[in-house]
Amino acid sequence: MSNFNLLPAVKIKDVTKIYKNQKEEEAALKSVYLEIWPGEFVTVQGPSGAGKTTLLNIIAGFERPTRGEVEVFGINVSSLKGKKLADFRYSYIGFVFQQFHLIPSLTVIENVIIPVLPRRTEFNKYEKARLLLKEVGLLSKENSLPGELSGGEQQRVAIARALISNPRIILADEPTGNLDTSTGEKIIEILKFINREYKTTIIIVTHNEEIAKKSPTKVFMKDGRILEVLRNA
Ligand SMILES: Nc1ncnc2c1ncn2[C@@H]1O[C@H](COP(=O)(O)OP(=O)(O)OP(=O)(O)O)[C@@H](O)[C@H]1O
Repeated sequence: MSNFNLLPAVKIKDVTKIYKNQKEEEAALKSVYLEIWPGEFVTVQGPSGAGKTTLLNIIAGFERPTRGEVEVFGINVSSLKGKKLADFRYSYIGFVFQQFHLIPSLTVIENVIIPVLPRRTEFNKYEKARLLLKEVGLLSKENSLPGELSGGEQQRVAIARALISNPRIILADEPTGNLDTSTGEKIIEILKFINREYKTTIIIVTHNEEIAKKSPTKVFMKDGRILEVLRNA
């Protein structure tokens, strides 16, 4: 039997991240410990410069910790390089950015299949993309270009793109930061639906108090440290 579900989705052990800016050294994370369990829905809050983005980047393997270890479902992310790192990210991580980052010259459906294009998949890429576009309510726009969509619609395309490889974790860095309140709420509803439906672990960095208030797990950061983790009983 697999012990997949017994492993934390994310285990951060004594992680310090130091950036060297010319002569100065800046510790973006200072001896951070954190465990997130499979299927958790987590928000990360804290003032600007608290280290929230750095935390997500380290989980995704975009950045390496200066000290300490990051495990994702038991995989030591900081030890991976090159193809192994790319394969890890493909299988485990979907990333949603504040600025959507869609390719303007490609249609909606083409943007969604980009991550799986160079890969052999057991599913039909276009069928899967259509299913995901249906789930985010955008099937009717599959042949539109991103520039023809509203901000909220573009973020929904970005969510479908993040989901196409069936990742175990979605990391979202201020996914509603560029959207008005009600559009932002819809994006969060979609992420909650994905969390319920597929048991995908979701970690969202947000400045939005309303979103964080309703989150079952809340992580509070300040000055590169985790101040508190609150889990609803
Ligand atoms: N690539 C980098 N090079 C140098 N310093 C960096 C880099 N990325 C982040 N930092 C520094 O690390 C600290 C933490 O940054 P980070 O972006 O993680 O904070 P944040 O909590 O996400 O802030 P915000 O809410 O403003 O996005 C900041 O002081 C920042 O200046």
